[in-house]
Amino acid sequence: MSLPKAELHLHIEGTLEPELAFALAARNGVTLPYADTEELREAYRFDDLQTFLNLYYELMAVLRTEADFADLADAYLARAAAQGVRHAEIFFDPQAHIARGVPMGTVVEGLWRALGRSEETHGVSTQLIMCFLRDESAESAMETLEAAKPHLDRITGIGLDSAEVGHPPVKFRAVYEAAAELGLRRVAHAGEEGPPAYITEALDILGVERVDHGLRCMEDPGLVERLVRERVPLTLCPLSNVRLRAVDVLAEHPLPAMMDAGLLCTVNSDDPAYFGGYAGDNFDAVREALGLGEERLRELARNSFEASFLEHDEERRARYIAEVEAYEFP
Ligand SMILES: Nc1ncnc2[nH]cnc12
Ligand SMILES: [Zn+2]
Repeated sequence: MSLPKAELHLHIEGTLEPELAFALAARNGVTLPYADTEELREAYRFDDLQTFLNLYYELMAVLRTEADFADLADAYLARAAAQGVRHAEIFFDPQAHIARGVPMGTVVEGLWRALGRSEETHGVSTQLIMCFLRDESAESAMETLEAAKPHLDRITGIGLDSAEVGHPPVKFRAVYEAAAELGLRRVAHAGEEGPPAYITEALDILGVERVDHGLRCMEDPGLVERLVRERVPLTLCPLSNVRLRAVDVLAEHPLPAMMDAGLLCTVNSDDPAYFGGYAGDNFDAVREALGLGEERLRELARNSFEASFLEHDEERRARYIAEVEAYEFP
């Protein structure tokens, strides 16, 4: 669906399609433990977040040079633009690259080669959000923030991702405080597999402005009331939730109940190469499986711009929202 929208929950490493993975492997002399793209796609059967993450980190081995990161981002932006994405706030996982000997500068400058010209090439405005891996130590997160300091003109904010359960937000209090002092915006994954209490911690201890996923807030009516009252955006990822078994089938996704409750919901793709769809595909899927009407879809698109970090450019935000209002559904 080409309804104009902002994508606010997208891991750039999760846009690595099998074809590009093999092309980059050949370019860099990396051997993948799969015979071909078909055999690789066969491996995309996940039981939970961890089984997905194992493959996600394994395939990153093909990303080595600035050109690799630029090609990855260009491929995503082209696909996103074709599905109506006008603005993208893009996550990346520097620790997963630094651990393999790929420096922060290679990752950020490589991505920026594509992002810096994205408005001209794809008609998509962009921002970068650097995520810390929550299953790594708090010290490692702080070192990563330090390594990012020469590149902060390229980075809008910080996030928190990877294996959630057992790694509560409080573990990252110090690095979020340090990032806030540097003027960085703050988001965090919470309530994907972890309990509602992690959402509360992310708000109260990390000071996040948006919650990534936040699905499990629905188990705590008091928390839902608070999220509604404070208009905290949730970046939901419906196809991801099905693939990672957070919900059994899309028809049972709580998105309609969340919207009925007054939550500020957005729909995003998370790791589209792995979960079977980009942003527009996620909109198509919820329309189909949940019977969302045009007004609900328009509300989701409007929400995405409201929840974006575009305050510095209200004129642009107003223009994007006007495009949502004028959109004619096929
Ligand atoms: N959905 C997700 N949850 C946590 N970490 C991730 N890293 C990439 N995708 C993720
Ligand atoms: Zn995610």
